[in-house]
Amino acid sequence: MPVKVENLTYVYMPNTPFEKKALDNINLEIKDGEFVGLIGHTGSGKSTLIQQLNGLLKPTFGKVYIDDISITDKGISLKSIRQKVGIVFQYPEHQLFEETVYKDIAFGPTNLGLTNEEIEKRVKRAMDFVGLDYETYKDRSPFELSGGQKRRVAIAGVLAMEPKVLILDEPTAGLDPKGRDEVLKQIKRMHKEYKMTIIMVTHSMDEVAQLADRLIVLDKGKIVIEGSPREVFNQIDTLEKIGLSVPQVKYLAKKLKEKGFNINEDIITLEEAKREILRLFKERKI
Ligand SMILES: Nc1ncnc2c1ncn2[C@@H]1O[C@H](COP(=O)(O)OP(=O)(O)OP(=O)(O)O)[C@@H](O)[C@H]1O
Repeated sequence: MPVKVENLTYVYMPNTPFEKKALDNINLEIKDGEFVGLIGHTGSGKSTLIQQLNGLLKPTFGKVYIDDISITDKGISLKSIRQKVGIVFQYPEHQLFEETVYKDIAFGPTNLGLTNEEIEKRVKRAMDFVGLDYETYKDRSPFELSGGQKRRVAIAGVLAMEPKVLILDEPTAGLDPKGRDEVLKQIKRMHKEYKMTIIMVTHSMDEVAQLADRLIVLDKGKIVIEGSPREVFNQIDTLEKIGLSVPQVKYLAKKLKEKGFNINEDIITLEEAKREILRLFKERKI
């Protein structure tokens, strides 16, 4: 099991007037190759949870296992855990600093002390993962790229560490629609073609509806709903109560149903909505 969390509780600034329980008895397991969407209102504990998964924060109670190893046990090197669990934080392009795309992506592997040959292999592979042509981009300055390209370079920098589990914290935040599509397309490809285990934190229900196998919904530090996107998005009332929404097409289906159309309300993606609406057209119901 790449990731397992047992009875995890985390308290910021314990025993002070600012004490805050950010995670409250979390239990979860993530399987090899799974794509998990982590959703929740601002302050629900998403960032706190992902920082526990590579030891940036340590549990107040409970355990985190990566590849069946309890990461807070004595003698466990956090460096080896951080190689297994790569986190792409929000706005990762702010941390680009080298003069070429190659050097930036090579930064992590270089620190691992790998040979130049191995580093080059990893940079090539990471650029392929994020859909950036090696020859075209390797000598370019990261600063002259578009927003979506910059972000893909930053993601490639984490991928070059060859993590087993990739965590993405709001990978499309602040990008224009084109940049967002580019980044999402490559994330989808990494999961489908390379069978990576991915955890994606997002505020976009439309994105996780398209990509995730399973959704975990956090509210006030607790897991309140868990299941396939279809199962989770059927609980509109519960989601709205905790300040979340469902994919836009679900609201459309609900409206059409109210107007008497025989539409399948289970749809969650634009593609499914298109199919349903075309079906209604063909049956001359619209
Ligand atoms: N360094 C800190 N010190 C004290 N409290 C904190 C700290 N970081 C976060 N918190 C609190 O812990 C709770 C969980 O925060 P967290 O950042 O994990 O939420 P989040 O779901 O990631 O939110 P967002 O969607 O805004 O990123 C919040 O109530 C937050 O105010």
